[in-house]
Amino acid sequence: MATFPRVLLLGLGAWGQTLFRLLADRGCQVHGWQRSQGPITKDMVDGIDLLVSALPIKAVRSQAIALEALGLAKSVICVSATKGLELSTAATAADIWQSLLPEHSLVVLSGPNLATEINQGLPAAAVVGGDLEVAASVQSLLGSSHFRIYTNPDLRGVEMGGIFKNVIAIACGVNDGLGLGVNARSALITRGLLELVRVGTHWGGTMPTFYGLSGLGDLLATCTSSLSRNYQVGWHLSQGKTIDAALDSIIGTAEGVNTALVLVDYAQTHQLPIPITAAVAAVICQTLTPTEAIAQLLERPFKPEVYQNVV
Ligand SMILES: NC(=O)c1ccc[n+]([C@@H]2O[C@H](COP(=O)([O-])OP(=O)(O)OC[C@H]3O[C@@H](n4cnc5c(N)ncnc54)[C@H](O)[C@@H]3O)[C@@H](O)[C@H]2O)c1
Ligand SMILES: O=P(O)(O)OC[C@H](O)CO
Repeated sequence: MATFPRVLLLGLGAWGQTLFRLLADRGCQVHGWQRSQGPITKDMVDGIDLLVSALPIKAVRSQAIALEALGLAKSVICVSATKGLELSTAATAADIWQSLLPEHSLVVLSGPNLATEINQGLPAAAVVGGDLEVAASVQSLLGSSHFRIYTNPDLRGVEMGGIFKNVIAIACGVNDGLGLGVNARSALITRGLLELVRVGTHWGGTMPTFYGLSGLGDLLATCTSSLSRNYQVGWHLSQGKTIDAALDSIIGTAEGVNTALVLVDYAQTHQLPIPITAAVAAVICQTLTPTEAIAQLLERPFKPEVYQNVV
C-alpha cells in the first residue's frame, strides 16, 4: 500500500466520523462521503487504495451497487465496519460486498468500539476479520497506541459477534430500565453469549472468535453502557414506549432492532434455541410487554448449563 494511502470512507455518522479521524491521524488521505453529497462519483473512487464502509446495513446494498457500476479498481481493499443484518435478505454487510464486488479483498472491522469514548481519546481495541495478509495491512494502517487492533482469519465469526451483541444490548437496556439489577443483566450477557455461539457457529463462525473482542468484548461494552444506542432502545422499551417511539428517542442507528427479527426467523428455520433474542423480538413487535418477556424467560423449565453441546 502507498505511504499515504488514499481512502474513501462511506457514511459520516457517529462511527464514520470517528474512523475518519483515526485514519487521518495515521496519515491517510481520507475523503468522506455521505448521501447529502449526492451519488458517489468516479473521481471519488479513482486512485483510492482503501474503501471503508461505516454505513448502516440498510444503506450498504445501494452503495455497493453504485460502486460496482463505477468500476472500482480490483486492487482496492474493502473494509466493512457495519454491524447489522439486512431485513429483506438476512445478508450481512460482508455478504453484500462479496456478492457485488467479488474480486475485491474484503475484511470486517469489529469490537467494543463506542464512538463517543474513542472520540474522547480513550484507548480501545478492535479486531479485523478476514484474509490474514489483508487484515494485517489494515491493522498496520489503522492501529495505533490508543486503538489496538488484532487480526482474525474468521471473517464470519468476527462479523456475527458485532451483529448479535446489539440484540442482547437491547435486552440489557430493558433489564436496567425495569431496575432488575446487575445479577440479571450478567445472566442475560452470559446466556446471550451462548445464543451468539449457537447461531454464530451455525452461520460459519468458529467458537473462539465469539469469546474475543467482537463477541464477548462487544457484548460487555454494549450491554453495560448507556452510550450504546441499542441499550438505549431497550431502556425506552422498558418504559412502555413502542419501538417507533423508542427509535425516535435516540440519536443514530440501532441495528439490533431489525437484527432481532432476522435472527428469530433464522433460528426458527434451523431449530436453534435463542430465547433471549426471541423475547427481544416479541417486545419489539409488541406481542409481549417487557415485563411479560422477562417473566417468560424466567418461567422456562430448568436445565443444565451445557456448554460442551451448545450447537
Ligand atoms: N457508533 C458506534 O459507536 C459504532 C461503532 C462500531 C460500529 N458501528 C456500526 O456502524 C454503522 C453505522 O453506525 P453509526 O453509529 O455511524 O450510525 P449513525 O446513525 O450515526 O450514522 C449513519 C449514517 O448513515 C447515513 N445513512 C442512513 N441511511 C443511508 C442511506 N440509505 N444511504 C446512505 N447513507 C445513509 C446517515 O445519514 C448517517 O450519516 C452501524 O452498522 C453500526 O452498528 C457503530
Ligand atoms: O451504539 P451501538 O449500540 O450501536 O453500539 C456501538 C458499537 O457497536 C459498540 O461497539
